[in-house]
Amino acid sequence: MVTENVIEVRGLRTQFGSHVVHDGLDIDLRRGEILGVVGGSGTGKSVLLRTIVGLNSPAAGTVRVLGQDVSQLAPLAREALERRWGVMFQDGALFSALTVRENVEVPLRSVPGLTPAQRQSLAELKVSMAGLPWSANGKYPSDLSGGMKKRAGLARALALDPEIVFLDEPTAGLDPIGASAFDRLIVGLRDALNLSVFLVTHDLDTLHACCDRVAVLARGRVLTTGTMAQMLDVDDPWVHEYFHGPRARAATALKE
Ligand SMILES: Nc1ncnc2c1ncn2[C@@H]1O[C@H](COP(=O)(O)OP(=O)(O)OP(=O)(O)O)[C@@H](O)[C@H]1O
Repeated sequence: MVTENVIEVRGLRTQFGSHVVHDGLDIDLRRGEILGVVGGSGTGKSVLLRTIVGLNSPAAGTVRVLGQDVSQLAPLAREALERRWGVMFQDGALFSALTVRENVEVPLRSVPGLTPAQRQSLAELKVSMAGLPWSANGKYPSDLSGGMKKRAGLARALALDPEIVFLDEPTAGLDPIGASAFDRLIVGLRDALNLSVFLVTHDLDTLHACCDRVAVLARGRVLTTGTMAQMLDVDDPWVHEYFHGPRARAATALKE
């Protein structure tokens, strides 16, 4: 069976002034998979996510999403491509002056021909798909718990029925029960909607619960990619410590 890559990054170089974050980085996301992107703090996981969705310009290399080179697209083609992915930023990045439903309606405003009532119904559907109660629709971000904010951010990422969803540390700051509910939600949505998921995380439980493959960032590139089982055999001190350390053992025990 041929595996289709929905994201292909080749030879990526990213830098801020003289600070080189990525140098010769390659990474693929396959259609339908959940790829966990891990690495020490500051290794450039969030910058990679932002670069793939076009919020950072790479110094060199190519980023192809759904077969198209992101940097070569004319504005209209670019907007059309952007409608095929959704991004959930770490803090939810919600507009504080808008209710949850209005936040989810924002991307829907770009869809021609939708009446306000249709937009509202679609937004309410996404809010419920993200596991929020009906009452959350009318709440403002300041009235939400951290977990609810993340679900609202996820609802907005799902607004346009994307093929790819980017999640930046979706379980950071959640209590363990909330985090594992979020893990189940991610897998359930992937299965139901055939999403491809690019998931930046530090959470070993999430890697076990959700990810088909893991990509480890270190020293400016992807050091290794594989299943969780394959990670256990990687002969690199950081990777070994990460996947064999006490937290990893606890996560493995929990999974078993
Ligand atoms: N806009 C920017 N201008 C300058 N430097 C930046 C900018 N954005 C990120 N960086 C730097 O790029 C490096 C990678 O940052 P990034 O946020 O991607 O790390 P990360 O791997 O996601 O870390 P963490 O796990 O702690 O969230 C850091 O050294 C950061 O300071």
